[in-house]
Amino acid sequence: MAQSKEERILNFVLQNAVKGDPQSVVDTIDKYCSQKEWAMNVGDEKGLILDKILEETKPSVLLELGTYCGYSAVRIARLLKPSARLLTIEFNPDFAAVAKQMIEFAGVQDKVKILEGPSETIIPQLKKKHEVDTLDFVFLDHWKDRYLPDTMLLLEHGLLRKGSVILADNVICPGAPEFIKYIRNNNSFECTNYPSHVEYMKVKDAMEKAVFLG
Ligand SMILES: O=C(NCCCOCn1ccc2cnccc21)c1cc(-c2ccc(F)cc2)cc(O)c1O
Ligand SMILES: [Mg+2]
Repeated sequence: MAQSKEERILNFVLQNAVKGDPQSVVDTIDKYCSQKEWAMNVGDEKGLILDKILEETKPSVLLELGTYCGYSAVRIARLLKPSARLLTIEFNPDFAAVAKQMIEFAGVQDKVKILEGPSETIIPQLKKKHEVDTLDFVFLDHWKDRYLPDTMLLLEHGLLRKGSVILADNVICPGAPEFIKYIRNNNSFECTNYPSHVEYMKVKDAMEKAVFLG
């Protein structure tokens, strides 16, 4: 069978990055995707914004929607304290399989758990099945038209607490207009926009941070 782009990215990492070194895995994916094949990782420019917000927030319990190849899971996990945990949801089984290997190669598997399936099914299970109380940090990077319904789902299931941080990728390109309209007009959220560019491109993009005020 011909290799998928995601398998080519993984193999480039396995052959060129340093096993157990998450920074080298992140750098190697960025090298491949900027020089050989574009892929929808959050990338190095928006990745630095993600890093800064993580360092300010110091979260212990995190949720990511949209694992893809595991780039942001590795990027996030490399900054977490030993006791912190990242749950990441991926609905494409082929992507989940690549991400699992990427996360294990980077050596962050003790901090990261991949949950396979649609977010609308998994979010309601987080408290009882995955022993979550509330989430300190949520990274939205999946279908852009799911950002708003899944934020509502998080609220409905009592998964956010005063100070929970939601960070959304791609609020300009591809865009998440309904999410932005809702979250900026909801007094229970304090929003900040971070202008940037689409990963590995000159096209304008942005990330949006929304802090839940309780
Ligand atoms: O589409 C994107 N991401 C989403 C993937 C599917 O996610 C599906 N998915 C993953 C878990 C999950 C759980 N439940 C339901 C769906 C669920 C995405 C797209 C672009 C992009 C920018 C410019 C272009 F010209 C073309 C594409 C950039 C990005 O950074 C992105 O993140
Ligand atoms: Mg994205």
